[in-house]
Amino acid sequence: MSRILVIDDDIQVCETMHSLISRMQLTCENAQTLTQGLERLEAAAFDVVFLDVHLPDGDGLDALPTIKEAPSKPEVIILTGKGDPDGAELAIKGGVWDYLVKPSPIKNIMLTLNRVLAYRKEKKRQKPPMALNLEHVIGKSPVMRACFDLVAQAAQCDSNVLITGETGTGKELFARTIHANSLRANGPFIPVDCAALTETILESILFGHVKGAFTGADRDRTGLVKQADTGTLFLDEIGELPVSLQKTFLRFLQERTFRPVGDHRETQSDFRLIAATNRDLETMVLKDSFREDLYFRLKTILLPLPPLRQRKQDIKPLALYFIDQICNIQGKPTKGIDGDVFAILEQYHWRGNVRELANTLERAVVAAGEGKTIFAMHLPPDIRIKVVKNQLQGRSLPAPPSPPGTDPLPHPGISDPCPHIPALREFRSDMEKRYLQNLMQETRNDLKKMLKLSGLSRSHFYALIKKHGIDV
Ligand SMILES: Nc1ncnc2c1ncn2[C@@H]1O[C@H](COP(=O)(O)OP(=O)(O)OP(=O)(O)O)[C@@H](O)[C@H]1O
Repeated sequence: MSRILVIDDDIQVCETMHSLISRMQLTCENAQTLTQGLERLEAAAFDVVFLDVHLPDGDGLDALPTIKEAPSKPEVIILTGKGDPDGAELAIKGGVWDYLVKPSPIKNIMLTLNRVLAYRKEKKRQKPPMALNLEHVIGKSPVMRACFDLVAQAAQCDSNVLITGETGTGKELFARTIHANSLRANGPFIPVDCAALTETILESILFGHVKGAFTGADRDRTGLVKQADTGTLFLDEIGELPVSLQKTFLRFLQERTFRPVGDHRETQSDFRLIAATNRDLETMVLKDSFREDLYFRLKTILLPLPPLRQRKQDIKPLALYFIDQICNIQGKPTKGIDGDVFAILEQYHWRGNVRELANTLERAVVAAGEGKTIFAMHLPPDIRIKVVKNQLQGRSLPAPPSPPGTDPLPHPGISDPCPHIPALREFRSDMEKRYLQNLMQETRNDLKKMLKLSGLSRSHFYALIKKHGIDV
């Protein structure tokens, strides 16, 4: 029998839900706080969680990744008294099944619950997700794991994929990973830099030309589109494509046929399309600088890669991976990293994302010379200065109330000369992590003391440790 958990501090809501769910012949349990809810999820398996947002001991949306990662991997339905569009957007991006606002008609709740249970049943029957080959792709944060799920989906079909994300977030790496895990893995992977294409060279680069087509065409040349036959065509920086060229793209993407310059015959190419951009194509469509029909054609599967500053859990594994790789390439034994280095890396803003992190660590390895350990001193001074400045700026900001037994907390994640204010959610999450780190340091990892000082239950404590990727 399916089991449902309702996490809501309103006893009346809990009772109504309990009676409704029991009448549907399902098992229902209630929890009035987040802590209780997380404990229940650790102790037993649930199929669905109805989650309130404003709970006495925290924000339900903040706990969403932990709840979804609970052993039974439940589906989550938000049931909130104060619906707000931003919260709904965040929740849906976080993978919730539905976002309901109280009071919600009983009929709606039953319908949603029946649908989600049917979906879960079907999901259980489906074959397990394919085992991805993620060689050279590092990431263990919940957001990255969600990206890997999309990679698996994309690898199992032949649909067009649009990868978005800031520079250096790994768009090309993910495009290559999709290709390497797809049925076309034995075919070629052909990247096209759309930013370098102009009207004069577009056709000849993409479609090729025949001998004598224009001055200097002294032999036939196969274009990139034909080279991608049986493999993947990767259109990088698609947002840079001039509007005047977008129509040509749309045509050959729709028909997969084209005519080499100077040739009167149409040719075909059987390729899978992956495109990438760091531009906001939706806004460009609104401003008429990107064709809507092309945008829709590209984004059959949309894979948005989050910036590094939003997945700090990945910084440590990435740093260890890069240090290992760099030392290997330089023929040196691998170096250790001092704990202080991670603290700095986690507070930096990483505008250049993973690429900037890798470059920074390469500089640090060089600076460390023959030493066995990389210390904070070996990081580039500009990075250390920015982090220290931001900590000082953070102190002059109205300080959030310090949890007992912790130092005044720095303002995290800022590295601009002009102060950057992170999203409240990001700020809170940083505070929570710093709090746990201080707690562990102060109590020398004495679990009893930590639980007593923090007032956390054992399971909530472990859930938070897991959420922030802290090693105990
Ligand atoms: N998750 C990851 N694990 C390991 N390496 C990564 C990861 N993400 C990115 N990298 C590395 O970071 C560098 C930049 O990645 P990539 O070129 O794919 O980024 P991009 O988003 O395509 O950048 P741009 O928009 O500037 O073209 C590469 O060396 C890539 O291997």
